[in-house]
Amino acid sequence: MPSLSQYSVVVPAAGIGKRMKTDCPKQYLHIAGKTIIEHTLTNLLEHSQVQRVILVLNPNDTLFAQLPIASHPRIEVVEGGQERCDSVLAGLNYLSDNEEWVLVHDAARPCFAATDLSTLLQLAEQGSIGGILATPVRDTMKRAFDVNVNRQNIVKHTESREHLWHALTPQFFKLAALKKALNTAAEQKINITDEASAIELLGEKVLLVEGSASNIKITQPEDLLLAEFYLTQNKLNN
Ligand SMILES: Nc1ccn([C@@H]2O[C@H](COP(=O)(O)OP(=O)(O)OP(=O)(O)O)[C@@H](O)[C@H]2O)c(=O)n1
Ligand SMILES: C[C@](O)(CO)[C@H](O)COP(=O)(O)O
Repeated sequence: MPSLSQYSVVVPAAGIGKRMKTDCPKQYLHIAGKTIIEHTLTNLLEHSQVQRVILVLNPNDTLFAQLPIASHPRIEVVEGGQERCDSVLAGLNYLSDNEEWVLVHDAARPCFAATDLSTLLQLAEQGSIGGILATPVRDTMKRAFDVNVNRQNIVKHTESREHLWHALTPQFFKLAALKKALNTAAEQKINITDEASAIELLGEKVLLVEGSASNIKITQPEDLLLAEFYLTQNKLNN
């Protein structure tokens, strides 16, 4: 059996978690026995195809250094930027150009399944540009007229949910193409919220690989209990 390729993972973890409305950045909240960032990093580093993590932290982050995992030999820390895409690019720029592929995974997504990551790598590395984990939309989708006021809005129309997916992470792309795509988007002042949307700007076809809907991004307070449930279940199943 040929040995499986190993990859660097850029982990954007420089956010401040505004929507979580907590004193500390959400990645340092404790669920299922440790901080969210420790769950994410541990789960990544345990995967046989993860060689190292390039962890992108806020320049003002003083919390990570206090964690035992801060001394892990396969974690290297770089400073993040104003937006998530700036933080991702900072991580990419730390990598040497001889790395052909790169993974990007949100620190705020600790519940990803190792088997989903393996499937993404197996399918996407056969292609020319890469792909992402995603999960099909299950609800009827409404487009609102404007921004929400007091958690209320008015329906403008119903969007077709046919062929509509939630983009997740990890996302897996050719390093050179992703750097070019993010730099191009920045030059054109295009707001990029995931790596795939930058690659799409280059006219490339991004592979969608169905992953578990339990791979949630911890964003708002109600996500914490759900993530704790999934992490506990994952631990019981492994
Ligand atoms: N300038 C930024 C903004 C976000 N992130 C990271 O990108 C991931 C996804 O972003 P999000 O869920 O939006 O996190 P926050 O930006 O912290 O949340 P909020 O938008 O509520 O402030 C998170 O792991 C976050 O730490 C980052 O590295 N650099
Ligand atoms: C990258 C991502 O997790 C894919 O769904 C999402 O775009 C991150 O968005 P955020 O607003 O930066 O959390």
